[in-house]
Amino acid sequence: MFSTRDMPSPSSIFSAYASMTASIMLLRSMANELVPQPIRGYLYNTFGYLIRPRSQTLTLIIEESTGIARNQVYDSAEAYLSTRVSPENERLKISKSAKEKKLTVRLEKGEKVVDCFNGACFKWRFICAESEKNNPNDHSNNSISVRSEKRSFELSFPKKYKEMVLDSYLPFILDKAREMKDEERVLKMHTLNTSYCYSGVKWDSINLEHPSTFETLAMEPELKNAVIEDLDRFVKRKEFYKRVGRAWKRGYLLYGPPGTGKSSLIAAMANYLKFDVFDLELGSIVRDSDLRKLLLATANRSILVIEDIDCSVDLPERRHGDHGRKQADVQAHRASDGRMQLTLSGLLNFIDGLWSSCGDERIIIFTTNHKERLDPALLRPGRMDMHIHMSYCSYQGFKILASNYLETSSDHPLFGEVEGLIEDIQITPAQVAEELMKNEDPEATLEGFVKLLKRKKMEGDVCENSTPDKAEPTRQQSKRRKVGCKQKRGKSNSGVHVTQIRTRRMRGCSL
Ligand SMILES: Nc1ncnc2c1ncn2[C@@H]1O[C@H](COP(=O)(O)OP(=O)(O)OP(=O)(O)O)[C@@H](O)[C@H]1O
Ligand SMILES: [Mg+2]
Repeated sequence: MFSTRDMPSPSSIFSAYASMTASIMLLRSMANELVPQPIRGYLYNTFGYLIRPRSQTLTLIIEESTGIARNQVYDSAEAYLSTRVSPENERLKISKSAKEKKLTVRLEKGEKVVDCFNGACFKWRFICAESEKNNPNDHSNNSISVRSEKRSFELSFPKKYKEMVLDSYLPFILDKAREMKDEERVLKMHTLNTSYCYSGVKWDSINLEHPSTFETLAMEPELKNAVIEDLDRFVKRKEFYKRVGRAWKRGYLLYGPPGTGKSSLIAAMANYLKFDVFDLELGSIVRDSDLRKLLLATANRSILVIEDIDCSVDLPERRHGDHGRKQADVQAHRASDGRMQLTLSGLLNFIDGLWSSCGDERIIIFTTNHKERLDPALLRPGRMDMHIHMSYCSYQGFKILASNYLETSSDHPLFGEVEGLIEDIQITPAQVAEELMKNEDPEATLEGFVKLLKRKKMEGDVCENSTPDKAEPTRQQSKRRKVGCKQKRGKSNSGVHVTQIRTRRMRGCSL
């Protein structure tokens, strides 16, 4: 037990502290005299951590560039943090270029943002260090100094979140920034410009402002979902394509009568994926070297479209058997008018070979009104991954168009009549759309539309060749289907076959 008598008095504590401080100062001045500065610096740097208080905070420095290349983390953080500004911020930068759709907000020097993710909070600070240097290339006496700015972000957080930041938070920011960039992106439509007489054909681009989306497309919901799922799977499978040693590309064949939405579907796919479109009009290409150059000039994350493939290339192999298909390259073929034309097999071989291996995330789409006229080279396994049949308008399709054009829902009394008629009639979505635009009054428009359907039925414009059953997911199923309609179907096909489903099935079959 201690008694108050044993406890040191405040004056003795003070004198002990004073003598200890004096001893430390004495030791330090002796050390300063005895130990040279470089060694002292080394000792402090090596063992200093033992005497410095340990911080529980980790700060990451994210600089604008890493050498010559821009730092992707910096760019992503800059875009992401622009969505995280708060009323606490006092100074922000604002800008908009001619190409951008919205105003851009950026943090100003020294501004801070606190962002919470998965229950943890992260502090961000924007740093902009200005410096002035003499121009190293200017050797004159009165050289002008160059001002430069070194921009960076500081990201501070408790050390225990280090793994979370590196494994989840920063990847999340990279993804978010990419999404934002995609949203902002103005899609381009590249078409051929043949006016370059001496340097061959070139791509010219304009903004793609086609309003078609999957929401506005009149397609059977099952088919639409199948296409969307296929696209989603494709863009997610970078690693898969690498692992199995395949080029990261996907081919779609869209076939069906004019006005059934093939081009609209292409625009919807481009809008959905935010991919540019390259519209390759083969009829405008004379030399095979031009074709190669054009194909190699297409960008990653793009859709290469070849419309009406049955009309756009001469198909000598169909006349001369399999011989033509063996060629390994695009071959020029002289047509009756003396112009050089291209062979389909050559084009396909080039697309499968060099073109595929030179890029990533490529989609190629062929369209035709006559699938039965297509060369088997196009339909052979591995060429077109999905065959999509765009067919006449079904009741489901009509409902989508009516809701788009008339803003009416399916409880309108005339919808029942339309349902009873439309499945038996060959009417394309383009025709339906045209009818629905004729009048601003939904009532009068629907009455007119029902009259048109009745007239078509009377005139016998009935659906002779609507597809007898639904999606054609396998070869076996497509074979089975062909048994009943040999004359109308083409040769055996490959790929996943999907077709518009008409709710009440008719006799006959489609292409
Ligand atoms: N399935 C559809 N859904 C919505 N609108 C459609 C659909 N099909 C056609 N349309 C309308 O008809 C117009 C023409 O359609 P589109 O050009 O897509 O047909 P297509 O199948 O490409 O025809 P073609 O074989 O002649 O090239 C479109 O601009 C659109 O307004
Ligand atoms: Mg078209």
